[in-house]
Amino acid sequence: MLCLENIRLVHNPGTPTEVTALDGLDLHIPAGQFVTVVGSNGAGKSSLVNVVSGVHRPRSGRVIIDGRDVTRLPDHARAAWISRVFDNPLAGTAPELSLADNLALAMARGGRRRLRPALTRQRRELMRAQLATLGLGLENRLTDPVALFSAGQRQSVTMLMAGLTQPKLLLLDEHLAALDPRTRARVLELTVRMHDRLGCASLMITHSMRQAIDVGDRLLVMARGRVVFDAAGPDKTNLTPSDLVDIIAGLGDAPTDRQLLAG
Ligand SMILES: Nc1ncnc2c1ncn2[C@@H]1O[C@H](COP(=O)(O)OP(=O)(O)OP(=O)(O)O)[C@@H](O)[C@H]1O
Repeated sequence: MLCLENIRLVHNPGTPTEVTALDGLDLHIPAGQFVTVVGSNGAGKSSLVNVVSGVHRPRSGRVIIDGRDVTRLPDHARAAWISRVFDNPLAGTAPELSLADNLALAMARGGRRRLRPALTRQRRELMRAQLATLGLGLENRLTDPVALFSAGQRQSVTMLMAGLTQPKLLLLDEHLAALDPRTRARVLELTVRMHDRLGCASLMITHSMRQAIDVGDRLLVMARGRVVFDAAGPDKTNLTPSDLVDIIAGLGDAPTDRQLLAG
């Protein structure tokens, strides 16, 4: 499904601040696989997501999604395949628009559906049914501006919107980081449910060692722009957070206090 071949990404090339963010990265993620990614600050995790989504174009290497070479396609041209959820719960929705309008825009994204049918009575019923699965009572607030919602409610809506385009690839960039523990657990459950329903490939960046071990099928550790540890099955589930911290520390990339506290 997702194939990265020998990706090299260099920021500010030829200047004193030149930095190699991805350094010959190879990665293959088949459809249906849920992959968690950990690593120290600056290891290249967000750079990986930015190269896959098309925000950054690599200096060399190829990005292949669903068998198609998309290396030269800009991010908007990849929207039909990819949904991305950011760490900022306020980033994924338009605050001044109503909940219904946000959902209609998400349905229109990727070009599968037009806005007008999305606002018919039937479409609103579909929206209500989808919102009811969140268990937050938002199905009764379709006309409210999203600005009135809490961070957790907005991130839950963003997750719902991410699934509406039937993406082949779900990119989750620390999407649980800003949520309180109860909301985090609920959005995580929603994430896993959505991944299973879509049958897509998912890539979740996290600073929580516990989450990285407990969630998904495969765990990657990144350091200095490469994948340096790759575990699945019992090799993954038998890991402990302290094993992971040791792996990261052994790479010379000292784990941050945040990683240690995240458990
Ligand atoms: N837009 C940019 N301009 C210059 N350097 C950048 C840019 N984005 C990232 N970098 C550098 O690239 C390297 C990898 O950064 P990246 O954000 O991918 O790391 P990360 O693993 O996501 O870190 P964190 O856990 O702190 O979010 C770092 O050295 C970072 O300073």
